[in-house]
Amino acid sequence: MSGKPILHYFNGRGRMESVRWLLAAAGVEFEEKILKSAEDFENLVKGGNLMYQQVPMVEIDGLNLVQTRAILKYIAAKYNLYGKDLKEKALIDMYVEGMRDLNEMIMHYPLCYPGEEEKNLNFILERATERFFPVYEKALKSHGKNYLVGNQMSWADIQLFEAILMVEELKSDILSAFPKLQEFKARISKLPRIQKFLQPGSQRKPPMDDQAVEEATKIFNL
Ligand SMILES: N[C@@H](CCC(=O)N[C@@H](CS[C@H](CC=O)c1ccccc1)C(=O)NCC(=O)O)C(=O)O
Repeated sequence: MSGKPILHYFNGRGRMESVRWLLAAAGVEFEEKILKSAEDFENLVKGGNLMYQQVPMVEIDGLNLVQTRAILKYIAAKYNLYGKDLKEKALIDMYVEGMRDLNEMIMHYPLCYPGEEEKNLNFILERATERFFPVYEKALKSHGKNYLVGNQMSWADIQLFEAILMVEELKSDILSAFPKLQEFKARISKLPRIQKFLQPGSQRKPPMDDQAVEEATKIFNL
């Protein structure tokens, strides 16, 4: 028993990528059990350790955690990335839930119906620039610290950094109207644990390509 958390998911970002980011930011090494086929997934379901017969599932501290938000909250709390009091926790939740709304759109974009790509892309970029990024730009400006909440890194910062990189993959100059977010990205990029996760060969997954979509479709019978 290595004692490291074990992540059960397919070989793609999907819902598990935010968990990978949070563990990496916490400096926690983790193992991955990659589902490669529908049979792998069926066997995992038959093993009885998936409360809702779904993944992501993370084995940690003797628990089989499922439901992505529950997994993220557990990790954030365990590694002191969830604020110092109830108010900071609530602010972190509000920021994170907004980012997860954006994340959900981006996550499902590769799975969209043929012919809907441009419409979905434009919607993601419009929401990112008109609804979500302005919130975090204003927060960084008014809070006047290096981080979104309090004066130390939290789950909210990691989720924002992940969201920025994913939206930039869709439109590289997306931060042109957000100077504070540009500074934030540059600052977080320099943290050793983040730099390590950004290195090629890390457990960070690439954007979902056609092969990954085909694999997820087969594994989860989409
Ligand atoms: N509330 C839960 C939901 C968890 C969940 O939907 N898990 C799915 C695989 S991930 C998904 C597959 C397509 O939708 C995907 C894969 C790629 C990109 C985005 C999503 C699953 O297990 N599907 C089998 C089944 O539902 O029988 C949570 O937040 O954790």
